[in-house]
Amino acid sequence: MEHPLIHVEHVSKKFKKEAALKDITFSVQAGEIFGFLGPSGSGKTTTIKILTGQLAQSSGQAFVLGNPVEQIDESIYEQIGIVTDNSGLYERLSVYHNLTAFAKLLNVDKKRIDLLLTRVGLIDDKNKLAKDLSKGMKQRLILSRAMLHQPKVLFLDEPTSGLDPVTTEAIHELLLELKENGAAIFLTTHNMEEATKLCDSVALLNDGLIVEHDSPKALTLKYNQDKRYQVLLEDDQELTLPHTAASIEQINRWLVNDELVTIHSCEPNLEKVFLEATGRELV
Ligand SMILES: Nc1ncnc2c1ncn2[C@@H]1O[C@H](COP(=O)(O)OP(=O)(O)OP(=O)(O)O)[C@@H](O)[C@H]1O
Repeated sequence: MEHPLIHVEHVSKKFKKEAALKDITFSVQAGEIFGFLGPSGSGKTTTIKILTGQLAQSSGQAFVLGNPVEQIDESIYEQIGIVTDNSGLYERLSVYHNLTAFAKLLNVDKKRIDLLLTRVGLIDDKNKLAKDLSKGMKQRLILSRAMLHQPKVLFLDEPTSGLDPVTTEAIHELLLELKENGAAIFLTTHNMEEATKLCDSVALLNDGLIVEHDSPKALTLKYNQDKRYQVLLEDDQELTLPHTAASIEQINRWLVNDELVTIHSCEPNLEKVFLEATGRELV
């Protein structure tokens, strides 16, 4: 296996006496979207801060692009992108000039600016000042800025929270493109649908501990103990059947008689997996 672009080994973080992260370990490879899922206060932002050199861990080791996080300096920002609450914008500059400032710093062709602004739906607002943007527009500008230089590693703290479905979809497409180009994407989200759709693997974080770590599909199958099937019949009846020999026979009869319109297995979603694994709700 190639060297991971993000590697975290037994990292813990204490704030005074309170443990915010307890011995967490994971890796993110090139071309992987990794979802970090957990309720408020579980340690997601703390992890991003450690990985981006804004906060020191109390113990353990972490590496980004092969560099120990303790050694992160400005030069790494040419290769990584960060989207967090505190990703500041130049409030008095326009949308466009916020991006040209970064394009210059990061040696990016200015043509990419218009392309990105179009993709995130900000092209008609390119001359607006950052201070006059709505929250969602600011978020889109911060995202464009983080993706401007097609970073090898991208950290996103709740990237689509508060965005409308159309913009969210556009952002998802951009993230999938970056992934296709080999970026490692670390994403925190409360949104389980987003995680299921985008992430190759997810870690469920509860009180600073990773309680599960696998692909969304593997996790939903693992927690699918009470197997059931949902069927829709020709006469509009909708039924949920347990996984028993009698049900299978019944389903077979419907099939033979051409009475079955749809059939689905009922795996739990990630929200239910989280509840099962931790005994608490995700949000
Ligand atoms: N600078 C700090 N000083 C003291 N405690 C802190 C500090 N930063 C975070 N914490 C604590 O660490 C824990 C984890 O916080 P963190 O911000 O990482 O959570 P989170 O999962 O990102 O939550 P949210 O989804 O609400 O952003 C919380 O108990 C928080 O109070």
